[in-house]
Amino acid sequence: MKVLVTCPPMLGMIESFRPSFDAKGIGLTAPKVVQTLSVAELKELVPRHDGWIIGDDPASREVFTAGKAGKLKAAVKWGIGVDNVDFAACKDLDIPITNTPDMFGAEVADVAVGYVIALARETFQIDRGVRAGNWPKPRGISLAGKTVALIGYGDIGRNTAKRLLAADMKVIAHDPAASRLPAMAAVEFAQWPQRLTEADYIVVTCALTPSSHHMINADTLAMAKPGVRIVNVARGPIIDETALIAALESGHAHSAALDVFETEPLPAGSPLRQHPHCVFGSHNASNTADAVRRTSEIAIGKLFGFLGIQ
Ligand SMILES: NC(=O)C1=CN([C@@H]2O[C@H](COP(=O)(O)OP(=O)(O)OC[C@H]3O[C@@H](n4cnc5c(N)ncnc54)[C@H](O)[C@@H]3O)[C@@H](O)[C@H]2O)C=CC1
Ligand SMILES: O=C(O)C(=O)COP(=O)(O)O
Repeated sequence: MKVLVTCPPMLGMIESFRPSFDAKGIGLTAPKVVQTLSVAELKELVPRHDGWIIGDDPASREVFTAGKAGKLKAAVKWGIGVDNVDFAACKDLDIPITNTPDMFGAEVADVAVGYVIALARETFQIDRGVRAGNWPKPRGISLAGKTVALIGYGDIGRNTAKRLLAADMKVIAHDPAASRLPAMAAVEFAQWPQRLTEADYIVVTCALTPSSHHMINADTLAMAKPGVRIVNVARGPIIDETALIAALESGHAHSAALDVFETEPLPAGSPLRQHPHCVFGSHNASNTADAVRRTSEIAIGKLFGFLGIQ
C-alpha cells in the first residue's frame, strides 16, 4: 500500500509519523517542495497511491477520476473545510472519503476573539506606530455590551460565542442549521441578514457553501451599522473583498481582521494590503502543535480504517 499526504500542516511533522507507516509496511509520499499541488500534479501523483490525505489542494472530479483509474481506494480531507473537495464525485466513483470534523473549535475561536479585541483596541495600529517611533493612543471601544452577529454556529461558532459571552458581549447567531445545533441560553438566533443593523461586529465562522458565498457583500454591508468591525476566520470567499474594501474606504466599516482571503496567499496587488484599518492572518488559525498532532492522528486512523489497515 502507498499513501500520499499533501496537507501542509501535517507535512511539518511527517517524519514523526513515518515510523508508524514503516511499521505497517506502507509507502509514504509527502511532497516537500510544493505545498498546494496543481490539478496536473495531482493527476500524476494520486493514481499511484492507495490512499490520500488531502490538504487545500484542488481535489476535483478530474483528480478523483484519474485516481480511480489508478490505485486510489480512499481519501481523507485533513481538517474541517471541504469546499476544495468534490465529495459528490467520490460518491459517484465509489471512493470512501471523509474529513476530520470538530478538531479546531477552540483554537480558531481563540484567534477570532483575539481579532475582536485587536479591532476594539486597535492593538495592531499601536504596534505599527511604536515600531515607527511614535506613541499612538487610539481610543477604543469596550467589548462589554457590544453586539456580535455570528455567521455560523458550528463548532467554531459555538466556541467563539462562549468566549464572547464571557466578555459580556451580546451574540446573535445566524445559521440555517440552528434548530439542530446545541444552543446556549444567552445566544439569540436570527435569519441572515435580520438584526444585522444591531451588530457592532460581524464574525464569520461558517462553512463555505453556495449559500454562504459572498454573504457579506455590498448590499449586506450597506445594511450593517456604521462603524461595523468585521472578522473572518472561516473562508475568504464568504466575503466579497471588493465590497469590503469599498466599505473600509468610505468609513462605513471601521476595520477588518482576516485570517482567510478570496485568493491565498493574499496577492501582491490586493488593495487590502495597503489598507491601514486591517489586520491579517495567513490562514493559520488552527495551527497549534496540539491541534495539528491530534488532527493528523485522526486523519491517518480514518484512512487506515478505510484501507483495512490495522
Ligand atoms: N482559518 C482556519 O484556519 C480554519 C477555518 N475553518 C473554516 O471554518 C469553517 C467552520 O468550521 P466548524 O465550525 O468546525 O465547522 P462546522 O461544520 O461545525 O460548522 C459549520 C457551520 O456553518 C453553517 N453554515 C453553512 N452555511 C451557512 C450559511 N449560509 N450561513 C450561516 N451558517 C452556515 C453550518 O450550518 C454549520 O453549522 C470550516 O468549514 C472551515 O472552512 C476551519 C478550521 C480552520
Ligand atoms: O480545517 C480547515 O478547514 C482549515 O482551514 C485548516 O486546515 P487547512 O489549512 O485548510 O488545511
